[in-house]
Amino acid sequence: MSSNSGIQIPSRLPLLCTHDGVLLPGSTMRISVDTARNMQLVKSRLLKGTSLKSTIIGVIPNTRDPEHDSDELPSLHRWVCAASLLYLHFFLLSIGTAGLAVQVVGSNWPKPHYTLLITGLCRFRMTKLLREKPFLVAEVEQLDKLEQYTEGDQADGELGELSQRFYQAAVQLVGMLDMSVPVVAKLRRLLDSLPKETLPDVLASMIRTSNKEKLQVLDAVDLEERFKKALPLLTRQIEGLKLLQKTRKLRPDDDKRVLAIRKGGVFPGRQFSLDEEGEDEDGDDTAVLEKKVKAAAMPEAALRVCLKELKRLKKMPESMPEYALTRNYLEMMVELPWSKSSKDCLDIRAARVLLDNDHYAMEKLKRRVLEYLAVRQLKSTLKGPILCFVGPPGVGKTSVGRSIARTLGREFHRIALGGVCDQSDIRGHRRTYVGSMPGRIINGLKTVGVNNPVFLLDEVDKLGKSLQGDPAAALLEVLDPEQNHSFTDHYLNVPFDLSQVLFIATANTTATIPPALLDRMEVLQVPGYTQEEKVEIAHRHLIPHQLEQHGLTPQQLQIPQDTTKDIISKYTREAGVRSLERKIGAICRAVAVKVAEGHKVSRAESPAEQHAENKEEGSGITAPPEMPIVIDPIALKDILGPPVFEMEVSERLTLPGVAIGLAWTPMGGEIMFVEASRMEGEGQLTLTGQLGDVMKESAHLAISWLRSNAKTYLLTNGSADPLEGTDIHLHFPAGAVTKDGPSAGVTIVTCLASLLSGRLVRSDVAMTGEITLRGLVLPVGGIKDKVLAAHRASLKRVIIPKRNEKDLEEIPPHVRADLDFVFASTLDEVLNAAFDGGFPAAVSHPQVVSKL
Ligand SMILES: Nc1ncnc2c1ncn2[C@@H]1O[C@H](COP(=O)(O)OP(=O)(O)OP(=O)(O)O)[C@@H](O)[C@H]1O
Repeated sequence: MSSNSGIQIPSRLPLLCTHDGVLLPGSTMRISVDTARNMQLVKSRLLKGTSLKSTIIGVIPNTRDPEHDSDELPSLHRWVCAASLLYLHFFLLSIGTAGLAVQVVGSNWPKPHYTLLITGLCRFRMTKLLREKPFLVAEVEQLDKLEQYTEGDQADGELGELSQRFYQAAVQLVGMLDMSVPVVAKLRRLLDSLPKETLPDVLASMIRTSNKEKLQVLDAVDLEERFKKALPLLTRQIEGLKLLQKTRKLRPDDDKRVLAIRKGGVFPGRQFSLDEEGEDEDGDDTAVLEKKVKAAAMPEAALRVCLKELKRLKKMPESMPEYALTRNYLEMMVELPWSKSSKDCLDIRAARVLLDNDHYAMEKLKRRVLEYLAVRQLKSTLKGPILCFVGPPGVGKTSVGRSIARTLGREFHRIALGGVCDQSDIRGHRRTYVGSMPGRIINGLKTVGVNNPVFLLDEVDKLGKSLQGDPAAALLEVLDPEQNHSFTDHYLNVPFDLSQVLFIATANTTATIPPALLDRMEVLQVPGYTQEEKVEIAHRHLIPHQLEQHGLTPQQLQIPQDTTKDIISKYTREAGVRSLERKIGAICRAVAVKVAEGHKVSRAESPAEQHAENKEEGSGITAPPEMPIVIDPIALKDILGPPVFEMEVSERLTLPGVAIGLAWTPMGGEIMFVEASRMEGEGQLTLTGQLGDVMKESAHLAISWLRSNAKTYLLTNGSADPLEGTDIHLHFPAGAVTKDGPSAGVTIVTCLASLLSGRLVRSDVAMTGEITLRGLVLPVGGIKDKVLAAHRASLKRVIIPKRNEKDLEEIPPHVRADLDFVFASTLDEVLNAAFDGGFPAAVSHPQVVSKL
């Protein structure tokens, strides 16, 4: 290249042996360095050296896989291929390219290595190997005396003719490309400005050539020979392009692909990056970027930062790693919806209809959502509370969030927070990190393209914590209406106004949400559904949805209400409807097979049809294909298998020492059997079933209360203390699930009272309540879910603390009507309600009155 013409390479060069390809003078190449010797060279020459001279190294192509094609290699390089430590002297007389290391990038992944960006300067021949360790150093003889090329234009004879032919071929090649592509225009200009003698090297490195061909060009020290070697390669490329253009004529739609091939195939990489003219394309690009920055309508502060970055970008060489970082940053900035918002189309009446259509039941939740929307309609700049829907899985929290977005006519984006344990996930990484990117909030805004979407922060209770910070703390700023107008993502490093975003959070329990975060949200409990509600949801939403998903119609499949009830009670045990939906999906799949096979009604689907079918069978007629498949209990068993859950309550209450408690879990309410047994011993209490401390204390309280009241209830067993000479074992199935909380107190007392008295607890009664040492019953939480669980289990009587009476309002009337509620304020009342015929005390029990 003309600019290199004055370069005189040092007479001693460190050598880099590479397998990556062949570096030709005038081209730029990335070389990966991972062998010990080469790494040492990089460390002690390139990274420590300070002068320009220290960045010049000799690159010896060690070429391709010797196993495959060493035979075909030119003889000189076959020697080199075989080179190992023992045969280093074979390097002698080998030809390499002196190169200027323009960039060194180090990485430890997947193993320690450097990547060098090297520009070839000129050929050299090794004359003497001076040193082998720690890296190779050799005495070299510079071969391309670059100055000689300046007379190239006047060269005559065969060389002159060859160079002219080569130049013309090169011009022809470029002429076949699209001049509107900046890199092509640049190449065209280069052809005229470069000395003709450099063209074989420059073009051979650009066009599609194998390493072997490049080696042949490299080995051609004689200029005439070099032209002769490179010309056929150029001609081949021209022919290839001609073929490509023919194909393009045949298939005009493939224009884009051809262009892409030209860009990436004919001129692989950006090998002109070191030329002064390299600015052109960047100039265009940065101009486009600048226009976009100005059109992005960003706030003053952001605009200032962008313009500053743009200025830096213009000055940066494209090969700098920071170039890509800055560019990505600017592209991110222009894509953000700084002032682009969608128009709210809120009509409360329509919203009510839409919410009702999308979701059955959930009255309380829908009422609160409508209130919220109504206030928004009246005051659009509302800095409203953040709603947080809390409830068991599958009760429709996420889908209500989606409906809210729809009623508002806003974009919806769900951010799953489960398992997120790095605060950079929320706030982004600082741009100094490799691979830095914005957090999920900013990314979400980029995805939706407007600044007022509905963001659903799913599973906020499952945020984790780690050494990388606490993501919950990062969410505090996002969710605080007073602060989030200037939310600063670490990547952007300028504030973004989140005040228009409507945040809705969902969680299964509030227990694991950090208090500061919980405090910023308005919690709306979404309790589980009753069996009747589930049946309605199934028929209004789940079945039609599943039919559609499976390509079936109601004319092909019918699921009667009784079947749905059976699915709910015998195949699912859940507060929500997700597993119910799955079971309906399984039925649809089974029916889809039948329908696809060209359904013949093989079994009667209802008694009436059975009758009809019997008749048909008799007369040899199959059912008409348009007859729906109705899922009756037998079909249900065929498809879903035998029932998974049987009613086990009555079976398990056939012995004294068993009582049913009601527990609340993030999955909804559940019934829980408490079992006790006694054996000879020394009055010890054993507790099993993974109990927490509070629950263990409840058990001790219960024992103490029973011991102190043993005489009153005739539990003494002859001696004063019922536990004398007796050990008691108390177990809470299922043993693998951790349990805690005080609400099992009354159940433990009842269970032990049954054990000590030898009387059976009523099999249709369940209870919940905290106890005190004096025998009072204190209120507990989760009453609605617990009562629904008792109802699901077909229990008849529920004993709850008196002060929880008000919570019954939340329970649907038909459930209330099915159950007999006993409101207890003392343990005496609990025992009387739990045993058939009461649990009479021998002496009248002193009246304890709760003052709590
Ligand atoms: N009341 C309802 N009416 C109609 N469909 C419902 C209702 N409740 C739940 N669904 C349906 O149940 C499915 C599960 O709901 P969704 O994913 O919203 O549950 P979720 O409460 O967010 O659960 P998780 O806590 O596991 O995320 C959805 O297909 C939803 O449409």
